[in-house]
Amino acid sequence: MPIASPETYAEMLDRAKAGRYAYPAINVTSSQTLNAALKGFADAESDGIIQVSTGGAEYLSGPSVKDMVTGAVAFAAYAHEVAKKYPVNIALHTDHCPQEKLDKFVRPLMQISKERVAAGQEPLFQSHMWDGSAVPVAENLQIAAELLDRAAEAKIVLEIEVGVVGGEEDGVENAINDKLYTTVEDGLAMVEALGLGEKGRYMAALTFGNVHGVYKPGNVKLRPEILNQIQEAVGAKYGKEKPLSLVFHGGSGSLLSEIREALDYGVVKMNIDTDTQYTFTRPVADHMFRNYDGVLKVDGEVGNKKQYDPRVWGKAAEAGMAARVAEACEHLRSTGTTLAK
Ligand SMILES: O=C(CO)COP(=O)(O)O
Ligand SMILES: O=C[C@H](O)COP(=O)(O)O
Ligand SMILES: [Zn+2]
Ligand SMILES: [Zn+2]
Repeated sequence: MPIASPETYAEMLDRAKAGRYAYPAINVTSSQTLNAALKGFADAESDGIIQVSTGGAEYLSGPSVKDMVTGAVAFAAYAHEVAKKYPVNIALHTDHCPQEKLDKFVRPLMQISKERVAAGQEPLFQSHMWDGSAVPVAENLQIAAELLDRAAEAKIVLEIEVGVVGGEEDGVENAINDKLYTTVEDGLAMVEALGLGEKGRYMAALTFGNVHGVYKPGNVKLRPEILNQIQEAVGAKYGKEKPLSLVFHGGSGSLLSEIREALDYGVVKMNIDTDTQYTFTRPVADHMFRNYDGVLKVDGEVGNKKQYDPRVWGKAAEAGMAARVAEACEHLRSTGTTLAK
């Protein structure tokens, strides 16, 4: 299928909310990880979201170029082409963008989509994230309101973050503490500033103890009931049931029970990076350890081209990651739900 149109993406998100399921949003950093994610979604007969972080976009542009917009545009061009060969809908998204990177990442990318839409084409990306969690809430929401206008013009969905996601983000470590839980008050302020869809469509990463990365049991305390409290408070004030579309960050390593509870409270997108990174790399490590003599030129030998060809270990890596993506669809109940059937 072609990359999801704004209408298809809107329908994907609406159906997920109504059906209490969510889409895995898989971080990718290369054509290999993109192809693995596509295969995982297709195997699960699930539509899905594939995203790049600022660091991922920079990496995609090449080691001496290091330009986030170049990398994101190149990734999107490649994805728009290869996605046509899979029988599911895929939306492209950009992950956490802090204030100091807005002018170097999200704003220029939105401008490209605005020009495409003005020329009768579809936007390049279907959604972008503004992560204002490092600035005071009032300023976060003021910037969000401005970006929501621009996003709506370009037929793009905006994702925002209210509250803080712990763990590593963009190389910066956020402590695991009380700030990881969005308050009802901040949820209400968000709706005051951004409305409930009439100013443009947005998704909210309200935080309930989410942490990037995988930790030993007991270190992360997720409290999905916070999402329910905010949905109820906003719902009571505006007379709507479950009015918000929510995003679950730090999906890796979460318990199935926590994931399922969050789905009941309106999560429609769950980000997964660390677990898919591991399932990509694990088979490569296995290949290298098993084929030590082939991948290295040991003791003056010539190695084995069939074992060090990047396609050989690349296929194993892609299979490992695709299986984890399909498993995420099961966890999020999106298996078999593709609108493309
Ligand atoms: O939230 C994420 C990306 O924004 C992914 O988090 P994990 O790496 O914990 O899966
Ligand atoms: O921010 C969280 C994502 O896991 C992205 O990670 P990254 O910045 O290392 O690409
Ligand atoms: Zn953040
Ligand atoms: Zn995140």
